[in-house]
Amino acid sequence: MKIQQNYAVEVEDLTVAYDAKPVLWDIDLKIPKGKLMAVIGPNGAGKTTLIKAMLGLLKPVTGAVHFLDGNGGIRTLKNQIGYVPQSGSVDWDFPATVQDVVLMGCYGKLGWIRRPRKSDIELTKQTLAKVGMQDYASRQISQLSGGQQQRVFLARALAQEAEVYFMDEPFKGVDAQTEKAIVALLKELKDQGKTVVVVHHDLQTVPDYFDWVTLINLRVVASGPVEEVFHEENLKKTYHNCAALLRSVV
Ligand SMILES: Nc1ncnc2c1ncn2[C@@H]1O[C@H](COP(=O)(O)OP(=O)(O)OP(=O)(O)O)[C@@H](O)[C@H]1O
Repeated sequence: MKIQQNYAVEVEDLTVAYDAKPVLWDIDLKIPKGKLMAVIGPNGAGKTTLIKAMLGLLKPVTGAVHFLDGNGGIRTLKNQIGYVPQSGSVDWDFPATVQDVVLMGCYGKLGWIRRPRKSDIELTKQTLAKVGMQDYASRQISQLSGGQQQRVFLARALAQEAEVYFMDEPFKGVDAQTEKAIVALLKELKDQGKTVVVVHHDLQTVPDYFDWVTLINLRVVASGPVEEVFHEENLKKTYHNCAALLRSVV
């Protein structure tokens, strides 16, 4: 298949299963470069599974994922792909400071055996300041609150200076001020031409935060510019069993 130009991610005919039971069917998606895209859908719709499959963390039954105009898959382009996993899915018990965790974001560029340079330490400081965590650099990550851990993971992804970011519910468990700060960061990434794919639950904020949206419920219901595809009919198709949730937005 010919890869179209100017796509950050292209997903082609992707089917993903757990224990032989498919949970995502025939996913075809094209995410243009420079978009801030929300992935929305009800609980169990397959949002996290989609992100993990795009990142190569889950092996699909069928299909393929191409990055950056077909210039490679996740293995060859991994330094250009950043990932902020769901905060609850990370084991924070390993002994590392906040600075160590953010420096890991630089290791893709550095290689594991190289010592961090002054510029990496500086970048670490800058990204920690961006997420308001500069005063916690020497704190053990296990001694942070859930929202603070989330911000550190975001800083780590920023330090990677990737082209495409995947974030799984970055607003989960953070206060209103932190949410505002994260939204500002996402917009800054977009202004730099980066592409950001965000699993998101709050339907009301979709038009404010994002310019592109994919609605899924085991299959793709719609994907495109927010002003074109984020409407009542598509929301009803996506959330057909969630009347209460729908009433809050349509
Ligand atoms: N490791 C696993 N083994 C078996 N089934 C799984 C596994 N992980 C997820 N599933 C199932 O796959 C489906 C999709 O799960 P997924 O976590 O991708 O949904 P989601 O849209 O991210 O949900 P939520 O909004 O609740 O986070 C669900 O039915 C879930 O129970």
